[in-house]
Amino acid sequence: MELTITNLSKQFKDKTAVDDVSLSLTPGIWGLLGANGAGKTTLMRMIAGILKPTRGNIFYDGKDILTMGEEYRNLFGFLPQDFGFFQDFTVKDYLEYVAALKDVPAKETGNKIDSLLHTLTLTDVKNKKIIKLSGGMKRRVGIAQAMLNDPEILIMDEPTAGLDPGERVRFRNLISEFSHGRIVLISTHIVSDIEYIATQNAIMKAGKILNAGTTDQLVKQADGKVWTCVVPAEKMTMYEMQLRIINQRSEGSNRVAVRYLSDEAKTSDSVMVTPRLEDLYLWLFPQEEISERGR
Ligand SMILES: Nc1ncnc2c1ncn2[C@@H]1O[C@H](COP(=O)(O)OP(=O)(O)OP(=O)(O)O)[C@@H](O)[C@H]1O
Repeated sequence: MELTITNLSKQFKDKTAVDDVSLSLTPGIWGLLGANGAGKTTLMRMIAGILKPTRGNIFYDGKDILTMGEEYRNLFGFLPQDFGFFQDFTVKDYLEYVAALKDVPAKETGNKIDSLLHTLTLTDVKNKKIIKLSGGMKRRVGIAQAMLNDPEILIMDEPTAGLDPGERVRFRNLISEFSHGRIVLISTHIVSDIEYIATQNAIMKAGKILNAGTTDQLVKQADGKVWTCVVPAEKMTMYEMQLRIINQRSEGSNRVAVRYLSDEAKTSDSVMVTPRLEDLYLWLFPQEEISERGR
């Protein structure tokens, strides 16, 4: 199974949101990383077949998805970023409704819904109206509806937005288990949400895919640029101004362990360390550092 994207572009008046993207998606979990406005949502909506490209094509095993109609929709699950719920439906009624739309066989619907509600810890609220749910719960109902038809291709736009740390871990486990033999594409600007589950990543900037590959392949670009050192706490203000700090942790005794990005060592005790995906991301998107550190 393969989704082949060739020379795909989307133009909104004078804005090129997606700019000549070519990418081959094979089974596994794909992380689509990029800053706000990079074009992730636009690319995903085109892959979902709900937005027509200005130029280029998307092929599912050689067939243009725009010619596949219902056949494509039936093998597809999509969690949009802005989810238009039927707020007056209960969770269970809503999922039953989606299951019917997606042609899930009636005799499988009950079990399928119960199992997703259980995995996504929504069983207790299944008879509640969606309008009464928290943001994180609504997101999980969104995840459930995207997975209801056991899609071969699952596209999720910022699925972890609004989830608490425990829910994030459960989401990662659920997706890892689900992904065997399927294409799962997850967009996020929170690198840690996909760092350990993505088999491949595509990094998007200004409408283009800058790079695609396994985490190991990608992080090589930040080789030699990530350092750690320990500095006196009273000098942290100075270091914060001088260094591109990725994170800092108090070591006690007024000392702070610092991880930073630089072409060369900036303190005499700095040790070069193996880069992680988050390091590479911050290297490529320096403007994200403040918001990432502020999380
Ligand atoms: N319908 C539209 N009309 C005009 N411009 C649009 C439209 N949709 C998106 N854009 C613009 O295209 C660019 C890419 O937007 P897109 O939502 O795809 O990015 P993104 O990477 O998903 O960002 P975010 O993480 O903030 O959702 C942005 O500059 C956005 O303002």
